[in-house]
Amino acid sequence: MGQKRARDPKAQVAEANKRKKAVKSDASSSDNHVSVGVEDLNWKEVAMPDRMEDAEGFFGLEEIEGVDIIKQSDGGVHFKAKSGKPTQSIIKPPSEDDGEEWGGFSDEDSSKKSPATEKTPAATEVKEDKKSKKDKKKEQNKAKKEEQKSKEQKPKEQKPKESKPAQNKNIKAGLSFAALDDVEEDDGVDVSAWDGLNLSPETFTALSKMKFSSPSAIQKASIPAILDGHDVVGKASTGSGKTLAFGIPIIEHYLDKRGKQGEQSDESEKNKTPIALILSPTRELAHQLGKHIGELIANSPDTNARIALITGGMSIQKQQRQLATADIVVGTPGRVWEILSTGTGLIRKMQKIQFLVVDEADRLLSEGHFKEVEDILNALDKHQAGDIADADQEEEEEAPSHRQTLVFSATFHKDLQQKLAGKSRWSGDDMLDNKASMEYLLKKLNFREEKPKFIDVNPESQMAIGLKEGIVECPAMEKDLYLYSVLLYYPKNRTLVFTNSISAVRRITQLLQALQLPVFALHSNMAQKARLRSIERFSSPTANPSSILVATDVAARGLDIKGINCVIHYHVPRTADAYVHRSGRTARAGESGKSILICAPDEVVGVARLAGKIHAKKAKKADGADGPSKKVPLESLDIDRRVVSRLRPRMALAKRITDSTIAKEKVNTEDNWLRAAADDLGVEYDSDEFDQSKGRGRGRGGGRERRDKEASETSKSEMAGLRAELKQHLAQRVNIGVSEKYLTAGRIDIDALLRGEGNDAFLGHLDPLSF
Ligand SMILES: Nc1ncnc2c1ncn2[C@@H]1O[C@H](COP(=O)(O)OP(=O)(O)OP(=O)(O)O)[C@@H](O)[C@H]1O
Repeated sequence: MGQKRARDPKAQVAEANKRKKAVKSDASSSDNHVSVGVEDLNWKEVAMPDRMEDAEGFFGLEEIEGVDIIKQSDGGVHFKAKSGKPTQSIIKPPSEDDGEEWGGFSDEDSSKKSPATEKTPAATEVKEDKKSKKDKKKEQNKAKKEEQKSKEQKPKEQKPKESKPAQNKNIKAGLSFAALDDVEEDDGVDVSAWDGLNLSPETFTALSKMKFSSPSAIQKASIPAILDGHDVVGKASTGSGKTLAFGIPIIEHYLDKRGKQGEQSDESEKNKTPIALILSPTRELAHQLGKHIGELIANSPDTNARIALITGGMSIQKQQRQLATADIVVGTPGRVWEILSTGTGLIRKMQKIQFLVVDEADRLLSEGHFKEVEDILNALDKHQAGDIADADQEEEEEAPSHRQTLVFSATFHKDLQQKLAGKSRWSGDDMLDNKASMEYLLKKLNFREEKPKFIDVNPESQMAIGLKEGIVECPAMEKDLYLYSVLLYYPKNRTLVFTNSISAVRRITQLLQALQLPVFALHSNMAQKARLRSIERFSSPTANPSSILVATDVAARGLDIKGINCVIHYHVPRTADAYVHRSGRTARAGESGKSILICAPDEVVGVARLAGKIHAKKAKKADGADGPSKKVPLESLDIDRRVVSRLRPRMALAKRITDSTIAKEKVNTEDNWLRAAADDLGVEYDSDEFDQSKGRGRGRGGGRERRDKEASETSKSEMAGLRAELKQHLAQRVNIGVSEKYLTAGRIDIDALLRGEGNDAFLGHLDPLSF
């Protein structure tokens, strides 16, 4: 038993509510209860996932077994001990060794950060008996249908049946007992569309609670193939549910194994082996995978699979301990290899896994990432020799692996990783060429089957179906102005803006802040807590619906934030796969979304290459022959030049304010650094002298430095004046055509104007971008 990670608060509350109801009825009838004081209880500390340790005001959890909470009529509570095994958790102050923190988002696994999700027992390795597994599934499905039928007949009587063993229930920080009264139980949705995938009743319940009424295409195609024991290479667009395409079969395997072995004793618990190793290229993705599969487990009755997150940031010893009792290991290659190679007996354990999952495979198997993946694969494969250190047993090395290899991504082709800029020529291959992708994978991975099943549910395009792609062309020096214009065109859109550099993220964030837009920044140089805060503020359901997150490609893969309507590429991405993944942050799970490239003249070549790579198939189809592929243009968005020119004055002011602020920061940082260096050397620091010796303001590059210096010297009162002027501009709606003449000519719907309809930023009719 132990805590559930990242549980849906609503479901948690509903479950807590259920438990509370059960407690109430128990309390009235039970005579095996004994009233006890809160301090008399045998509280046990629960290991916290790092994400939660970062939550402000949430310090830790303790749990207790065999106790029910009885609510009294005066609103107070007391506790009753009984022979069952319920668990209750409370908030406790931080302890000294609570200091480990999650490292936040990064492109690379620097093996420095991490958390861990813990759940309850499983068992030791058992080989699959597919036939009996199928028979069992059929029986379970039959039972499930009968169960659903009787549920329809007597919905109310059915409620207690779904209650999970109380051992896995945690109450989230800030949730008062009074709050439990107000929350109604959530009954889930009809999941009959999953029939035929041969799933357990537990998984049906979980899917129903998660409100996943039907499988996505990749889930429908992959789950049966994986359950049948095949190696699978799965390709599906971003946001199409690939995580559960492999997550569900892993949990099914866990349930099957547990069904055969029953609950484990503490001793066998210690000796158990994980069933799956899931490798992810980034810490952020690993966390998300753990969270998503953790939700499936949390919603699945009596399912206590433990997930160990091995991504750095926690002590190696602690992770080794977590690995010892894990059912599912999710990690980044660097830290996983570090732990496996330095642990004792861990490689042997991992050699027994049933599933190796390589998520975002194109990235993981690309240069620069592959070394550690290769080390892990070699170590896992050596297992066939019985002992990885024993090189004499070569015969056994030939033995076929029992392990299934599952490989998933939205993009597989190597060409996608080529730089779009520069002279390197694209080979001309269609990036969706399955044969080339498969050959590449077969070279890198040791599949158990000669031919793994290649499941490509988006052969035409790897872009999400609901995604519209547009391009806004503008002068190189006016990108900021066009970005601002696009943002104003789409006021109530949650927007993710991608740039190619950290300094651009900083500058654009400040610029948009000056323009009073709700904007947050995300890049890998930010402190971990600030990164988390940005994500949380941007993604919170209560956040401003016009929230903007400005990010580097650190957010390109994996971020699954509900409600992102628009992705803007302020800089054209360096590679086509980055474009696919950046754009994939919107239009997820069947939703619609927009991806807009802001393109300066010097970026046109890169965009043309990009369009050619991304839409090669479509272009060929449009040609209707095998002839040379036409480039399919992205839809060109025509922004009204009047709008742009009327926004120019406020943008000019915002830029002056931002440039001054940044220049001041830069000078301060430089000054502080020099002052500290001078201190260390025991000399006096004189900034003017330093400027002269450095030749500031003269020669090559001097222009920029001079501008910086001038900007940094904008006085406080000048800044205040600029701010006041900008404030005045921002307080007025931009007039794009309301004049006396227009009004009298009846061209304006005055009533609509007075009702505040249309785009709030503009006064007058704004032609939408038809996009
Ligand atoms: N069957 C389903 N029905 C509805 N929503 C689903 C279903 N399966 C998964 N989802 C939701 O779809 C979203 C995207 O899922 P997931 O993150 O697995 O996508 P992905 O294909 O791995 O995307 P990416 O390639 O960007 O990493 C998640 O929010 C998930 O909760």
